[in-house]
Amino acid sequence: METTLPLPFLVSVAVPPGLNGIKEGLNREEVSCLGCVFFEITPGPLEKILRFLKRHNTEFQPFFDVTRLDSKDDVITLLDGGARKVFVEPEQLSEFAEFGSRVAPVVSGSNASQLASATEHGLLITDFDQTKCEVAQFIEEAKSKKITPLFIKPVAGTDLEHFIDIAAQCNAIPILPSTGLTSKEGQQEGKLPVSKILAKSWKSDRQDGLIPTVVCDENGVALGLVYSSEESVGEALKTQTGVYQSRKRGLWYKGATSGDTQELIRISMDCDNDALKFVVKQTGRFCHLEQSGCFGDLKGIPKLEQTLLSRKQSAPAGSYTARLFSDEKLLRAKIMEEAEELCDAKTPQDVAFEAADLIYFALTKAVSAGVTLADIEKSLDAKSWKVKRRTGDAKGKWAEKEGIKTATNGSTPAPLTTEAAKEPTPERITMRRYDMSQVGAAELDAALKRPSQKSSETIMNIIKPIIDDVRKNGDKAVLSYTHKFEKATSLTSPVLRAPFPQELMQLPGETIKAIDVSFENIRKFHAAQKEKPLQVETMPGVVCSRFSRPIEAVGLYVPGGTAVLPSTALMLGVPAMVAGCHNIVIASPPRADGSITPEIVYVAHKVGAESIVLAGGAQAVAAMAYGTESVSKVDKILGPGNQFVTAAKMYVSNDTNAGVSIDMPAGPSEVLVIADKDANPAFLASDLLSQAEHGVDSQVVLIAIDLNEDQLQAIEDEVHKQAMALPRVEIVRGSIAHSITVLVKTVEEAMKISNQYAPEHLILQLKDAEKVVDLVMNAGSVFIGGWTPESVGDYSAGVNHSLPTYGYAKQYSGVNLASFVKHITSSNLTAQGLRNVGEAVMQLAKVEELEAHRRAVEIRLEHMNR
Ligand SMILES: NC(=O)c1ccc[n+]([C@@H]2O[C@H](COP(=O)([O-])OP(=O)(O)OC[C@H]3O[C@@H](n4cnc5c(N)ncnc54)[C@H](O)[C@@H]3O)[C@@H](O)[C@H]2O)c1
Ligand SMILES: N[C@H](CO)Cc1c[nH]c[nH+]1
Ligand SMILES: [Zn+2]
Repeated sequence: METTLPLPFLVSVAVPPGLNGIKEGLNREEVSCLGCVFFEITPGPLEKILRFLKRHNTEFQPFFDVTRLDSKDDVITLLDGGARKVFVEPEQLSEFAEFGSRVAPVVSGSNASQLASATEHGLLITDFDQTKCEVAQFIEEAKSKKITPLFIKPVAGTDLEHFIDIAAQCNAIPILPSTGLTSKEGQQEGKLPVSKILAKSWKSDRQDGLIPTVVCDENGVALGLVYSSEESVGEALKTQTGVYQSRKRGLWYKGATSGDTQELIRISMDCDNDALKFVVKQTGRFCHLEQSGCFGDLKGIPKLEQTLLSRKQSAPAGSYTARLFSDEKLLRAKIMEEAEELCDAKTPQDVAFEAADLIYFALTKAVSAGVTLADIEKSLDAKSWKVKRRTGDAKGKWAEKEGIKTATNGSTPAPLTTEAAKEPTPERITMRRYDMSQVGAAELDAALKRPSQKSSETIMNIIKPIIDDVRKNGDKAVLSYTHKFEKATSLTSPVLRAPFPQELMQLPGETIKAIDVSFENIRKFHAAQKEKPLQVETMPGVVCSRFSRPIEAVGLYVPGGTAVLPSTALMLGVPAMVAGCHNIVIASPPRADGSITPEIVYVAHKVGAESIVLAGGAQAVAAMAYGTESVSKVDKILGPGNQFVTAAKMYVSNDTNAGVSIDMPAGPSEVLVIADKDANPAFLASDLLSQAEHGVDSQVVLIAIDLNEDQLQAIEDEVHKQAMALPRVEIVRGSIAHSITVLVKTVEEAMKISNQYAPEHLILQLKDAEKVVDLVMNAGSVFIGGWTPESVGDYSAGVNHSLPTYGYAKQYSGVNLASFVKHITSSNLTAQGLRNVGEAVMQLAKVEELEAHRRAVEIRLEHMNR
């Protein structure tokens, strides 16, 4: 695969991580407008570079000098990450023969004889020093050898303008240091404006020297033809907008009067340097007539995208597309239905018809998620550069459905991909085994460590500015984060107030029934937790009491990132209602179309919530902790969430200005299952997987008591088989990767490990499960016996599923009625009571030298004796 450079030169920058921080020269946006970057890699871990490539690979084409890397694998990793071309030492070239023209040699110095090292893949000459070399001879030699592409990179301090001339004479592509360039014409001395390099490179056949410029939208659809000058290109780069040269009116800032402005995405030049192309993001239309571009209106897929975007902004009443945007399940069903119809289509007409339908629904999904057609094309392009090929096997359940063999059972070679968490591989999904008769406690501890979380410092650095922003800018800040994280750009208010409109809680009868049944069970169990006021006469005439009062305003966080969890709304809302909390505020991230899941609205309605905050993450926590123009401030925030939510809760609870408390640290779900030989392998596997499917950061543990190899094998087979049939198989694969099976001999041994681990959920699938409960010291919630799957606790049994994770079950309880009340104590003494206890009080006050305390008793006793 050969690359065509978008411009007749390449910009070189520091290693990628430095790119974001370039202070001088071109910044990232400007570099990306030019389409190519040349990186010299210094040895060190590649992760940063790969992360950078992943983020920006679709913005520009990366070229790398990898001569300083020692590992062939690293070079392949870069190629797989999207490097268009890498330059290696000439003697290494044969090692990379399979990658064709994407690997070319480098020679150093300006000695023309080194041109002999050229290959058909091109050549890079570094440290090209025009003062030392015989430039004329070099030019002749280069021309005669017809090496293309020939890249030349100057030594430091070279006069760039002169260097560009030399490159042009020998048809070489100059690699120019970004620090020597500027897009801000006339503003930075000693730097060469990019517009000047371009103007030097283009060949205009017009008397006025202007260059024809084709303007295209992001999908490559031509919008019109205009002209550019060195000045207009300079302005375009400086302002990152569409600026051209009108033949009659001089500089033309597109949209300055009409409002139909353009964001500049990319500038490129055609193959013989006599036309420019501007790729822009067009607002409104390009043409002065009632059509999107000068060649007419959009057609086909770009037109469909335009229609979908406008429906997303405002749809006419009864619009089917609008219905799809607001009903995730309907859209999902339609995509599946159309995919099947396409598979079944036979004639070319039917295939075209069904493919069109599928594209319509697929693009609706994309637009609803804030993804553009250009994003999809970029993703396609990026994939085409990968060198590690996937097997292309169908996922487990699809393969099984169609009776397809995978690479493991067929003869296709094993996949090279390393993206295990994303791409389904046919590898067996299994938990590592630890046999306690062979491993020590330290090794087990290490294996049972919860999946590493980002350091609290990193998370704090992310959430602190969000919290500060919400405190300062209220609703505006909350909305801006919702637009950013949830892509709900159409949302204009962060709050939905009760009474909630009926149309926002339209649900199928069976869902209403399920919520109602669960609601009632949770209500019963939590209502039974109400405590009677307590009264004790500690001494004659000394009466101590304790009574509870509801916390007035509570904020309930219902997660919505990886899965929507209306059940969490029940688990928090019902006890809040039972406790009598006056103000119940529910917060949950909205869907991309700005709406909230109808199940959550229905629960909010049932528990009498005053409002729903349509936000997630730290912004939702901050809004409830401090209050905003429209979000009510609360006294306590409860509910599970990801690391950002948990850190934000911790932060606001430590801020005395907020005056807010929290429940506990409830993070990624986890389960520990203890099983003996009576346990059913299929039941066990289903319980393990039900928590593994929550997220890749979930962990599940099986402690197997005295099982033989066949019994263990049967459980492992079930785990793999059931996992492969799950829609969230790739999440499961991620969580199972850090999950383990521990082999022990006795129940006591198993319970010791479990109490040390302090799991959020503990499942006892044992013969005498009930008896073993006595041995449980640390756990969030216990599920007893083979007929009690953990999921009954997640939804409907009545117990609460908002539980401490990460080992915090050692010191915290899960959410319960007490989480929503304060306990207040009172003392009530008679005169005799004070006589009885007074002496002790006065003596202790004396020890503490707090005389006023002592006198408060003494004065009363004196009064009695008068
Ligand atoms: N322990 C329990 O009782 C319990 C119960 C239910 C769910 N859970 C757990 O709760 C968690 C829910 O997490 P989730 O992610 O699905 O939903 P979430 O609602 O907790 O988090 C989503 C929010 O995270 C924020 N966010 C995401 N990326 C960010 C970034 N890079 N910077 C700043 N903010 C960012 C966004 O604001 C987004 O709205 C899961 O781990 C699940 O297992 C635990
Ligand atoms: N198991 C999760 C944490 O305890 C709760 C949950 C919600 N929905 C399904 N499961
Ligand atoms: Zn669950």
